Amino acid sequence: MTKKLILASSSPRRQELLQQVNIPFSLRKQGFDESQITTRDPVEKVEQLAIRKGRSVPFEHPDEVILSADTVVSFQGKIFEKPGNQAEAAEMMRVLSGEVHEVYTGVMIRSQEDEVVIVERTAVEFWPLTEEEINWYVSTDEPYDKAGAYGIQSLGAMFVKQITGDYYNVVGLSISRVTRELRRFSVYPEKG
Ligand SMILES: Cc1cn([C@H]2C[C@H](O)[C@@H](COP(=O)(O)OP(=O)(O)OP(=O)(O)O)O2)c(=O)[nH]c1=O
Repeated sequence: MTKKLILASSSPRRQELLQQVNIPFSLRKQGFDESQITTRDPVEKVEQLAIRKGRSVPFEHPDEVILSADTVVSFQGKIFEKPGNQAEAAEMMRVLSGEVHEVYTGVMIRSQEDEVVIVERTAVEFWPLTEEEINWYVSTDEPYDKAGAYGIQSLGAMFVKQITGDYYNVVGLSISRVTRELRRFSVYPEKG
């Protein structure tokens, strides 16, 4: 029997990626306070956050499958989440300029019978950025709801020299991997 996917994420990118591959879903808001997870290890961090976000959402029917996720940027032992203000966003861009950083997304998929947690890693290299570019970028709305203060899918594309790994993982959900896992939970793409 096909199960119903519940997306426990307010990220517009995750919603768009599921829509892109025709997987129907309903939204259910997750209510976990992210500041409670203090580990400095990026893999542990995204795993724990995906798990806590997922568990903060209750099942309402036995045929539901809940998907939750978390994305962070990691560079030289530091974790960059969403910047709190313009100065923080500019500082993140300065640190990432000309360097290779990692983007980790943790995903939890759970039904009442089973659960799985997956973590994907993508390496992203930035071109060296000028102060002018950084100041211009942080004056747009773009950095503030994104881990590492940039959106590879939007204006931030112009900073990216190359990536190694899944592009969609950087955007917030490794959609091919997730689609495969969801099949095991009896959640399938609809026909076009
Ligand atoms: C690096 C990068 C991140 N992001 C986004 C994906 C995530 O939405 C966001 C990281 O924040 P998250 O805390 O992972 O997600 P969220 O707060 O948007 O939503 P929720 O907690 O309800 O699931 O950064 C991009 O859109 N593009 C990028 O290039």
